[in-house]
This record gives sequence, structure tokens and C-alpha cells, in this order.
Amino acid sequence: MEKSMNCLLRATNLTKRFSTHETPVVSKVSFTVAPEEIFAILGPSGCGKTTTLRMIAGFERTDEGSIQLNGKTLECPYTHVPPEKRGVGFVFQDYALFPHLNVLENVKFGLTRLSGSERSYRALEMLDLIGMKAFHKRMPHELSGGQQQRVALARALAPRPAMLLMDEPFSNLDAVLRQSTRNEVRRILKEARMSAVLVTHDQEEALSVADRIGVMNKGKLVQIGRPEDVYYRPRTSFVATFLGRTNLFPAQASGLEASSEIGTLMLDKPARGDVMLSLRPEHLTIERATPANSSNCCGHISSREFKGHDITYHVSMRQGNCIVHTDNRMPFDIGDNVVVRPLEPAVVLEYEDGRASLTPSFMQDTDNPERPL
Ligand SMILES: Nc1ncnc2c1ncn2[C@@H]1O[C@H](COP(=O)(O)OP(=O)(O)OP(=O)(O)O)[C@@H](O)[C@H]1O
Repeated sequence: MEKSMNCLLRATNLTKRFSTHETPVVSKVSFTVAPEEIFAILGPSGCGKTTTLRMIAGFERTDEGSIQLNGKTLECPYTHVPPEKRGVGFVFQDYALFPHLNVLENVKFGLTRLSGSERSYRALEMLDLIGMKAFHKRMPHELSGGQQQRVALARALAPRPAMLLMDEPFSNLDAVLRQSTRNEVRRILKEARMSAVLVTHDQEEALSVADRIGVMNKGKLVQIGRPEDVYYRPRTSFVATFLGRTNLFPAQASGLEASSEIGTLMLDKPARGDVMLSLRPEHLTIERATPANSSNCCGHISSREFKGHDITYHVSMRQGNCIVHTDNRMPFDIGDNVVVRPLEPAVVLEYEDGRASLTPSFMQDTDNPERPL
């Protein structure tokens, strides 16, 4: 069962099939979002993120499951509250500003319940929040992509929705603008005390914007946790590799230790038998190989990526490659013989669907991705 928490949105067992006989594109997806929390659904293309968001928005009916917002049921087999009555705001990747309306008119557009002067006051308040009051007379085509997305955010926030749903809101921006806009959007959401569900395929975006992340694969949520948890304590090799570079080592475990290609490793939890371990490149270091330390777990530097503040080395070992991030105080050259050492316990990964070859003996209930780590 999920930890009890102050809950604004509760999605329970959301399931969607587009054709009766096919496997569902979204299968038993459950998560909660707390007030003022930014929750990211992160996963590769086609895994069912947008369909999940569309069910929460009410654009798509669920085949099974329920959705509650502020304790009110929006969706269940007998209820379907239409999108315009759900009290949620939307931000899409294409900004969707009205091209013939200026910035102020765009933000005022959804404020139909207010009087004329109240609409202008509220719209200017939102433009102030996004730092664009001075641009209120500009037309959308006179703004950069990042500015247009901030106006779209102001427009979504203006009617005071209970929460925002954001579908790949930064994907039309170039890399530099994407980074600054997402920092700005996080600041605005926090200042507005707004909770949001953000759908993205970009792990860096999810890690930097969200308070919690639900990692999705093949229609299922496979892990939910804080960015640090899912990054440093992935449950499966999919999560480990999707969230960034990692090293996967097959090993033989016995309690809190395992023997692997890079020697004896401490484990983050007890296990027995054949296991798959994950160690992030920054949790490894390298030393120059000497007759005293090299034994049988050394390799040679096959390539290096110099990044100024640190260096990434690719170390060619007997059974494969290993990636190590280190600072640049002791640079190594290509061809140098080195020994790879762990700096942290290795993470024991769980069994994944269809990957029965390495089955950790600690295998647990995978239906509950939100159980405490
Ligand atoms: N209206 C529809 N009819 C039939 N199949 C659909 C429909 N909408 C989505 N799908 C299918 O459902 C699956 C999940 O699509 P969805 O758009 O939810 O994935 P996604 O994770 O958001 O992907 P992306 O990041 O590429 O947008 C895909 O295989 C897609 O082709």
C-alpha cells in the first residue's frame, strides 16, 4: 500500500485499451500528488504517459480505475466529469496561444467569470508572476519560445485551477532555453503554490523540475520516488539505464557482499545468488594498476571525455566496458592500466518482466512501485 500522505490527486489502477483485444497501453497505473507538489511521469516514447495525462484531464475515458481530485471523483466506471468541469489547467508543448490576441488578452481569455476590471487585474498579476508584465501588449509571434511558454503557463494559472497538467511543455525549446525555462517554470509553480503533473521523456527535466517522479515503461509505473531515490536507488535495470549512465555488473551475492568483475562489492541490501548490480559512474573511481593492487580486476583506459571540471573514462575490462566519472586531479591517458574501485555500495536490481535470467533472491512485490525504498 502507498504511504499515507496529504493527497490532492489520487489516480488508482488507471487502465486504457484502444482496442479490445490488445494489451492495455496504460495498465493499473496508481499514484498520488500532494498539494503544491510537482509530480513528473517520465518514460520513453510510446510508454503511455500522454494517455495517462489525458485520462486525468478527462479527454480520454478509463477502462478501469478511478481519479479523484480534492476528494471528488472525476472518473470511475460510472462517472465521467468533462474536462472543462474538472478544475484543472493545461500546458502543452506547442504553447497554444491565440495568435491574433496580445499577451494580456491571451491570459485574460479563460477568466469569463470575472468582471472586466477583475480580469485585467488577475491577468496582470499572473504576468507579474512570470516576469512579463512589460510585455503585455506584445503579440505571440513577437516573443521567444520560452516567453510564449511562460505566457501559456500564466494563462493556465489565471483561473486558479486546482492543479496543472503539463505535457512535454519544454520540448519545442532549444537546449539552452529549455534549461532556463524549466527552472523558471519550477519557480513560478512553487511561488503560485500550484501542484502539477508533468509528462516528459527527458530524464534531466524530470530530475530537475519534479519533487517526485513516476518512471513509466510499457504502460506501467515501475518506480515512484524523489529524484535522488530513483536516480541512486533504481529498482530495475530499465530505471537505472533510463535515468542516466550506469554500470551494470552481473555478480554472485552472499548477504551484503557480492563478487564481481571489479572485485568484491558491498551491496545496498542483502541478496543471494546471481544478481545484477548497478553502480553510477560517479560512484566508481580508478587507480593506476600496480603489481600490488591489480590482481584480476584491472582494465585499461579505452577512451576519455574531458569536461573541464571532471573526466569520464571508459575502462575496457575482461568482460566489457565500465564508465567512471572522476575529478581531473589525477588524469589518466588512453591505454593506461587501471584498477576500478567502488565508492558506494552497489544497488541490487530487481527482476524485470521477461528478464528471468538474473533473478535476485530478494525479489519482492512489483505491483507496488511506491513502497518505501
Ligand atoms: N487514440 C489512439 N488510438 C490508438 N492508439 C493510441 C491512441 N493514442 C495513443 N495510442 C497508442 O498508445 C501508446 C501510448 O501512447 P502515448 O501517446 O500515451 O505515449 P507517450 O509515452 O506519451 O509517447 P510520446 O512521448 O511519444 O508522446 C502508443 O503505442 C500509441 O500509439
